Amino acid sequence: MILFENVTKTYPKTKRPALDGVSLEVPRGEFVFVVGKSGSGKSTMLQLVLREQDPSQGRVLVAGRDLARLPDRKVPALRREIGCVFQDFRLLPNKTVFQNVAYALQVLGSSRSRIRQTVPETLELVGLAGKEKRLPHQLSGGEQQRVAIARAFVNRPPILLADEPTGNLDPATSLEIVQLLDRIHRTGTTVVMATHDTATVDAMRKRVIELVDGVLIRDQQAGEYTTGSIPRVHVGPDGTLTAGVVPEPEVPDGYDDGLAEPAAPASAGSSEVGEGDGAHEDADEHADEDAGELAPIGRDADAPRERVGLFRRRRGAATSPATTAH
Ligand SMILES: Nc1ncnc2c1ncn2[C@@H]1O[C@H](COP(=O)(O)OP(=O)(O)OP(=O)(O)O)[C@@H](O)[C@H]1O
Repeated sequence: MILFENVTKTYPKTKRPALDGVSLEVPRGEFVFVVGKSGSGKSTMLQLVLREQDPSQGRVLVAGRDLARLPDRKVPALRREIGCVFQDFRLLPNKTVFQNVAYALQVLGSSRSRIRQTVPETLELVGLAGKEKRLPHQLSGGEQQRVAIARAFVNRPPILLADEPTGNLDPATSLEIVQLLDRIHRTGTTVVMATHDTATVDAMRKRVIELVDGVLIRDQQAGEYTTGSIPRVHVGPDGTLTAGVVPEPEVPDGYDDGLAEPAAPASAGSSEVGEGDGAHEDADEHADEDAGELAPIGRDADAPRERVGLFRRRRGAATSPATTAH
């Protein structure tokens, strides 16, 4: 499904390649984590799959297509086959949950009837049934990421790329989000997730690709990899250096995740939901693809709350809302 053949990417005016001679194959329907410290080339790898960047050397093939030979006019079609999820959610702040997800279909010219059917199905799938009329700020971070995943998956793309999707979430919510991605994967979707989230990687027991300074240094099949098994140098209190396995720090009980207490429930009817609003009636009437054996993901309906902080560092905030449809 995704093939890198000796791919090197050197950005203009940089000396060191962001990716250096990377070869790998991700077969159709696989779930793979891409790990590595900041700057190791994870995002660059995902951007090459989307043809947002071109390799300096080597070839990238997606679904059998050599992206270097793909005419520019066919790039939007390629990107329609690839859903994207980001660390910072990138939701449209003034649109409801329903409208955020519907928008991804509207830009593809989907019909109102398809939108009316597919959006609620997808929101149920990601555990957001009943929250269609909320605005993003009335959702927790985990719920916002669920909206983003629904938006990325509403068109049932065969590939889902996730770039640090848990980077702004607490550990428990992170695991829920990755489990949701795993459910999507089990419908047959190829999922590639770049992450620093070692605890989640260890918990999921998937294939793991590790980059160091743009070089692929390990590619371990599902179940063979735990980040905790990587030898590290530990600096003791007296300054002595010890090589050995250093456990990940555990999050203590009662850790303040920076989120405010639940606020009073917002009026669910406070904004009109334009189901299919703006959709083209004359466009795509194709039946939905079967979502597979997916069951809706249960998650207790909690009160909407205002986000006042973030658990972890927030990378460069989005300067403009983006959708998964390019
Ligand atoms: N548009 C760009 N122009 C120049 N250099 C870039 C560009 N994008 C990334 N780089 C450089 O390429 C290298 C790899 O960056 P990349 O964003 O792919 O790493 P990453 O592993 O995704 O990092 P992070 O986890 O912080 O997102 C870094 O040295 C970065 O500075």
